Amino acid sequence: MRSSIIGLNRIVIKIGSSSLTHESGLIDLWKMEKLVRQIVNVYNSGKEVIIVSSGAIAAGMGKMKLKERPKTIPEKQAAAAVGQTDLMHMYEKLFSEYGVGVAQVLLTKEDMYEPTRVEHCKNALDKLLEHQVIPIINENDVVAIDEIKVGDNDTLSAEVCKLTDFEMLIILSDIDGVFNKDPHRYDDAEQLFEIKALSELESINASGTDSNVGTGGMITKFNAARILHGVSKRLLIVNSATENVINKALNGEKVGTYFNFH
Ligand SMILES: Nc1ncnc2c1ncn2[C@@H]1O[C@H](COP(=O)(O)OP(=O)(O)O)[C@@H](O)[C@H]1O
Ligand SMILES: N[C@@H](CCC(=O)OP(=O)(O)O)C(=O)O
Repeated sequence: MRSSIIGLNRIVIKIGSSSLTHESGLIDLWKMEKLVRQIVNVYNSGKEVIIVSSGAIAAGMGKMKLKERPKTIPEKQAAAAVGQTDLMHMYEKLFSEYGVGVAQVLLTKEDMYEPTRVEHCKNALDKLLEHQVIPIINENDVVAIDEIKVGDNDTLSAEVCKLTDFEMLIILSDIDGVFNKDPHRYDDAEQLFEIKALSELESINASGTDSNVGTGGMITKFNAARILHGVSKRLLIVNSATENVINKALNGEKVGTYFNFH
């Protein structure tokens, strides 16, 4: 039992591309609908939620009938422009079925690090929350290139958790949590359930991803862990495919890998 999670009220939920789409990139309605239902339930229980959602490039790739994830910057920009509207359309449709309002918030790196922009970003998020609207954040992949790009949503979601006074980040991924090595490459990989110190990360073989739709693999999730360690916030990495996983996590059940830096 993870009693330190029970009672947390302000949660950032990051959803990876693979938790929303098929391998082709097209939106997986079944997966998305189940996640939205869970998030509405968390929200209805009185907690505040910010979503950081990936999936724009993947969804665009599906719609544009690309065989694999685009590699050039203009192709990624175009796919993101197509896919982001598709994603938000589905979020809007699903959340409105439960009477919950959502808003699209597209950010670049400067919004995370340049003090005046950080302030503006915080103000906008606070106002949305005050008006009972769930912000759905993504990087603005259409314009954010090179030095103004964060590059991945694991890092972005940790930065969002840091700049707001939210207490915990839950990363929904396609894997049960952190293993001592990538289970997609090693059959004998073993899961770690709790990480209490950053030094523990050094003995873990964290690699990127082989998925057609994902971006950072475990490397960027460890970046997120480092950012949250610096501000003493909690991080949980869980498999989005686990039945009712968000509810289980918030009830303190031992799902996924819990980075408890307190
Ligand atoms: N040590 C590790 N433990 C668990 N997964 C790992 C590890 N190293 C690399 N990975 C890879 O990270 C992937 C998850 O990241 P990613 O593909 O970016 O998906 P998502 O965007 O859904 O989080 C896993 O499917 C796995 O292949
Ligand atoms: N901003 C990009 C996603 C970047 C990203 O980190 O993807 P993922 O590894 O699936 O969380 C998009 O919407 O396609």
